Amino acid sequence: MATDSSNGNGHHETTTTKKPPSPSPLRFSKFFQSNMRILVTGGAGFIGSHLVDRLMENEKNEVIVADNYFTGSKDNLQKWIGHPRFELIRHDVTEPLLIEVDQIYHLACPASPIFYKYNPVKTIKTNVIGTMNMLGLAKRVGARILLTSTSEVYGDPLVHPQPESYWGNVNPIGVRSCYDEGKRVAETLMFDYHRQHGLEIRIARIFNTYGPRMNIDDGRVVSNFIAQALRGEPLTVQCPGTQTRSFCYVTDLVDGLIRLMEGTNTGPINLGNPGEFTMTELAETVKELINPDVEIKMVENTPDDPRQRKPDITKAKELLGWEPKVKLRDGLPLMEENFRLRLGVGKKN
Ligand SMILES: NC(=O)c1ccc[n+]([C@@H]2O[C@H](COP(=O)([O-])OP(=O)(O)OC[C@H]3O[C@@H](n4cnc5c(N)ncnc54)[C@H](O)[C@@H]3O)[C@@H](O)[C@H]2O)c1
Ligand SMILES: O=C(O)[C@H]1O[C@H](OP(=O)(O)OP(=O)(O)OC[C@H]2O[C@@H](n3ccc(=O)[nH]c3=O)[C@H](O)[C@@H]2O)[C@H](O)[C@@H](O)[C@@H]1O
Repeated sequence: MATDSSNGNGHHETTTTKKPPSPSPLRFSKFFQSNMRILVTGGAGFIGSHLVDRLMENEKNEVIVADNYFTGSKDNLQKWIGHPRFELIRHDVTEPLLIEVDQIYHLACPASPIFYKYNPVKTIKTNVIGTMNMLGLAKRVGARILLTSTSEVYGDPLVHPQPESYWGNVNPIGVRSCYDEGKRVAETLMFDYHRQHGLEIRIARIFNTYGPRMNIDDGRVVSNFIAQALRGEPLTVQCPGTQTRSFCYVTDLVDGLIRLMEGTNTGPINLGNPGEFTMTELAETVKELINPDVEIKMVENTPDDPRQRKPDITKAKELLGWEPKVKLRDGLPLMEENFRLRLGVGKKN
């Protein structure tokens, strides 16, 4: 039987009293203390590889990454390849995966607008069929599953800052819809499997995250500006430049994901840094910190770009005891260092 949620949306039935599917008998073994087997889909990507680093720190964890390398790379996982507690599988989540695991962090999905718009039909398949496949796997083996959803489910938000109770303002037929609506359906699937089959689910709504290992030509704003500043190219601010985003450093985000997985709350829970900046402010900060000689150039924007975005993280604070620690001005130099190494650009004396 479904019950009312306790997250403020009293009229929605979001939780269930159904028993979750049974986990592997190894979990109840008295004598054999098995490792926790954790699947990370999309683990060769930016956030996924940082998550793998954290999970591998715990000697009780065995980590399996499934990735099709569309936007991710083996380089991001180089230090774990060959490790006895680590396994890397080339796998596309739109195909079923038959393995035995206890937890699933489901991240697989291109995240930068230039990549998710490159093949929108594949992006929807990844979000819908990929999530169904991972839910089917979770159901068969009794695993807990966490979905990395996005602040993009709020679309171009009419409520500011955005709490989880806001239903969003999304264009269902626009060029971003393959991602926004794809993630909304993925959230729906998560809750339907939860209510219908008693699955243990967790949903994180992630707000713009940045840090080392982002693809240099990823196309997202922080990586673009840092790469441009280091190459001495103009910083391309897309018009009007007054649109805002709130940027979370990747280690903070990973900490939030693990707290959510290990806690008792299904979510959805916003994970992001509430510090809000216009894109012009971000360009000015990057220019000041990295290369005061570059110019800032206004360029054309793309359709349906959200005009403002800032997470309300009250739930994350209360339910997970989580809040981000790294300020933008402290995180940018850490990312700069990593980009300098990869681009082979030294610091000026
Ligand atoms: N970085 C952010 O700001 C942000 C914000 C909100 C949500 N998210 C979500 O977090 C997750 C990770 O994002 P990221 O920034 O690390 O992006 P990323 O592009 O670096 O990583 C995505 C990974 O998924 C893999 N992948 C894509 N399609 C796949 C498929 N069909 N099968 C198997 N693997 C596939 C890619 O190869 C890549 O390794 C995504 O689900 C994204 O939607 C990210
Ligand atoms: O955090 C999120 O929820 C989502 O954020 C991103 O979407 P977006 O915020 O549009 O990310 P960017 O492409 O980095 O763009 C941010 C802003 O910077 C601007 N921008 C981008 C690139 C650039 O060179 N210059 C520039 O001004 C864009 O117009 C936009 O207003 C991606 O869709 C997803 O990674 C993620 O799910």
